[in-house]
Amino acid sequence: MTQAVLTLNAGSSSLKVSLFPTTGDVPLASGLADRIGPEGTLRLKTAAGEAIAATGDLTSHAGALAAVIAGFRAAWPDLDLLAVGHRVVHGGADRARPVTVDAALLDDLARLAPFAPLHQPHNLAGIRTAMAAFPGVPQVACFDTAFHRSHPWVNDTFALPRALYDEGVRRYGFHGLSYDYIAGELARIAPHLAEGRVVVAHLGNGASMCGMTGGRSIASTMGFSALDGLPMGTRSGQVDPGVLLYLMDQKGMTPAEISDLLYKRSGLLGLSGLSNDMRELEAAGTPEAAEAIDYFVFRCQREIGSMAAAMGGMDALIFCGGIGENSRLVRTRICDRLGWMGIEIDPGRNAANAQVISSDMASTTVMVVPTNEELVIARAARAAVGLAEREAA
Ligand SMILES: Nc1ncnc2c1ncn2[C@@H]1O[C@H](COP(=O)(O)OP(=O)(O)O)[C@@H](O)[C@H]1O
Ligand SMILES: CC(=O)OP(=O)(O)O
Ligand SMILES: [Mg+2]
Repeated sequence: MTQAVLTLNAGSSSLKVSLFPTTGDVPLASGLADRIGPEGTLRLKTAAGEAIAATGDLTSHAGALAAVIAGFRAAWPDLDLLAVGHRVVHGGADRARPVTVDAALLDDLARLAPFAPLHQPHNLAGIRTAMAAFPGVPQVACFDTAFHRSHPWVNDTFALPRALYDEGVRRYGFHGLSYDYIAGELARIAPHLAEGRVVVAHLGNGASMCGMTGGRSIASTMGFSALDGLPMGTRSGQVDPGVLLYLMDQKGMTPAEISDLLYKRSGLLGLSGLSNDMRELEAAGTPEAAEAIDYFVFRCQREIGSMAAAMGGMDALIFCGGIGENSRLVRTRICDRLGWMGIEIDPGRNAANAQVISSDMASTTVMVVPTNEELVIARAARAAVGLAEREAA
């Protein structure tokens, strides 16, 4: 009998899956369905790197999940799945920890879908598909918003009439599973920094920053939706709300058209006219691609200053996410103009993707810490079915 917990992390265009044993940090297998749509791909592999055969309909998140489940069942015919943990982007104003799913919760979470239209519907489809595939197996929802429930009120609100705050128009913050993981890792690898003021830059296809003091979220660049703050692969990041009024009043755009513009046609893709993918932009060499990177870098610099101001200073800057963990160019460019904040990159360490990439002379430590949202989900799924978690020492 192979006892395991399954984790699902449905991103905007991807589905990351991992099968974890009942203890430990290393999954038995993991996989990625990428570019879900007409050009979808699926790769599953064991911890040892052996490919697990899996094919199916990769045009939707639900189809990709069915293919994953069939692949794992073929590889482990004696699979005994104890729980399934799900990344759910929006948990609402009050949920600060993972919850075992029931019908009422699903209804509640579906009501939050308009707040996160690129994510929440995929997350909930994942839960429904897993419920059908594994009847009776507990499904555990882990929220991206949960980590930010510690925001002070000034960082939780907009200067709008209070009734809007009361009905849920607030700054929720996202990428919380990633920040939760980084907070835990930092406490393990650099406890003196974890106690201080840390800016974490989660730079992936979705991108945000979190200002943490003593491991708790004080501020984040994402707000009411996963649109605010930094520019992203296809999302605009912060825009003057007056632009939206102009688009509606003067250009007659409908809410659906504006939503499509802001979520799917803006960001790196909109500025470059070429791609949402940082790797492609770095390789492209066109003036528009260079300007898209310039804007990304500039906004990261601005927001680092903003996060530091919200915390009254900064002791460390941590890069994570696909861009933060891999792009030496973007890390160097962001840090280039932050000398005034005590930041200085060591080029050799940066080129080597070392854990600490700042120079010994710098007063602010800069680190690259690969994030692991899956492990945070697996730990929550284990805890929900009473499997005691022994944290890695
Ligand atoms: N070696 C690299 N150099 C530059 N960018 C990279 C590299 N590897 C991955 N990326 C970028 O990381 C982004 C995807 O990040 P990821 O965190 O995987 O996304 P998601 O938000 O979908 O989980 C893409 O823009 C990709 O180009
Ligand atoms: C909340 C969010 O932006 O998520 P992702 O990075 O997976 O798109
Ligand atoms: Mg992501």
